Amino acid sequence: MGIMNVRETALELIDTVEKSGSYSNLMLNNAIEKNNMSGRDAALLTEILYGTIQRKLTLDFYLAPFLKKKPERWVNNLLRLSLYQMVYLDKVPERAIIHEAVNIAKKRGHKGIASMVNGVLRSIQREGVPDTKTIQDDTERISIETSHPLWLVKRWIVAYGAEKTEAMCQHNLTVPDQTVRVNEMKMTRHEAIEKLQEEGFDASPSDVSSHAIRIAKGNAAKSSLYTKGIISIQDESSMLVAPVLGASPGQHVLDMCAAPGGKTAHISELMNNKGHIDALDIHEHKLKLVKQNAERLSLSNIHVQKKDARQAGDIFEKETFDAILVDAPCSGLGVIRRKPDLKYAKTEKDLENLQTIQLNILAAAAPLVKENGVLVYSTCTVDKEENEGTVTTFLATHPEFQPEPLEHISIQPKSTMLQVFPDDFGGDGFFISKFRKKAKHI
Ligand SMILES: C[S@@+](CC[C@H](N)C(=O)[O-])C[C@H]1O[C@@H](n2cnc3c(N)ncnc32)[C@H](O)[C@@H]1O
Repeated sequence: MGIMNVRETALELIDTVEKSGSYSNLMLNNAIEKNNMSGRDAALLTEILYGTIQRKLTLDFYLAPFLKKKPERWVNNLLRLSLYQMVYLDKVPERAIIHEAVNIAKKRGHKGIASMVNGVLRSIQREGVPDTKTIQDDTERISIETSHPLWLVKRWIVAYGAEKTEAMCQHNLTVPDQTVRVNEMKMTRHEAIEKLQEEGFDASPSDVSSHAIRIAKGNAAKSSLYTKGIISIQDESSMLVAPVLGASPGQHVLDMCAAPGGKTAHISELMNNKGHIDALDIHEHKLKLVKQNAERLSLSNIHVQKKDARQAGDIFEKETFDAILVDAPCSGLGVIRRKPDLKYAKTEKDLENLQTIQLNILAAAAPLVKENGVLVYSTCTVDKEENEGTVTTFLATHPEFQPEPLEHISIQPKSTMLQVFPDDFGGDGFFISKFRKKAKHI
């Protein structure tokens, strides 16, 4: 595929993301497969697609003084992706970027559009982009410089302060390292690192989880260890959850929102594949992934069932489980680096709706926990109200539970709630809280 086609594909994808709200990561994988792209083309497409979406608000700020009126959507996106390359990529000369943008504009539109695109990009080339430091208001400046919606920056500043918010927003523009989890039933972490290094991966141990390996170069999904079910691709923050649950071999565990099964498999590995794990998810097609994962890792104690977790009481007796995990559907604001379109798609109203769903799932889980059993609530989001608010409301309405310190992890939170920020150690933003059901005679 020629370089021109990569940019046309990027434009098509960016346009569809904006029009339909589809997730860019899913569409990107499809486009790479459908067009049978080489590694180089796929890397450039990924860079342009993610980069342009990631920096959308900054690019719009840069473009604004050069536009007399807002162009139609695809033209606006063509300008954004061309400017992204001009400002952030140094691989391609600016005149080549402009030349290609003009050709795409001619092909998709007409001569008039091509001449407008040419005029705007050449003016920017001549005059340079405006300086974000001229923005007086700090909240607005952070929003524009880091391309996060103003409501979100405001909300994070109120919850976590301006300095933390800016650091987090800046970090959300970086590319995450890949981390993998070692199935230590099959191989030690030390041996796995050696094997990965032999296969050419830049692999090193993580300080965050004793099961984790950081991969600085290469895609470990292509390693022999992955095929043999010795490693799984999982973010380091996600790897903190299963140890907190503290399930031991032989216990009966329920994973209420299990797909695609990363944490279910981790729990099973920590239980030495003994005992019984029931894994629920509301989506049948996603449960296939849980099954595939379990098979690849040779884990036979995972039993999947399609079920809305809010109705789990229909299929399980009260006080059945030693431990229950609610890895809840959430706003996902901790994974903006991986899903850049998410920050523009979410609204404050969404956060409220998600909290209601989470509280309903927790309420359904509560009666199913045995006396002295544990309930862990986790999300991959950074939002005080959604996370801490859910915990506070749950505990206020379920006095039979008490908060429990988080053990078996390297990070010691100040309270019983752990909020991991994406800039803390480079893992996803994550939240974990653990509750224990009181014994009745107390
Ligand atoms: C954060 S993801 C879980 C990730 C999973 N625990 C892992 O580690 O791979 C949340 C999951 O909840 C599922 N879900 C959403 N609403 C649900 C509900 N009412 N009952 C059960 N599952 C639900 C979604 O389909 C999604 O797979």
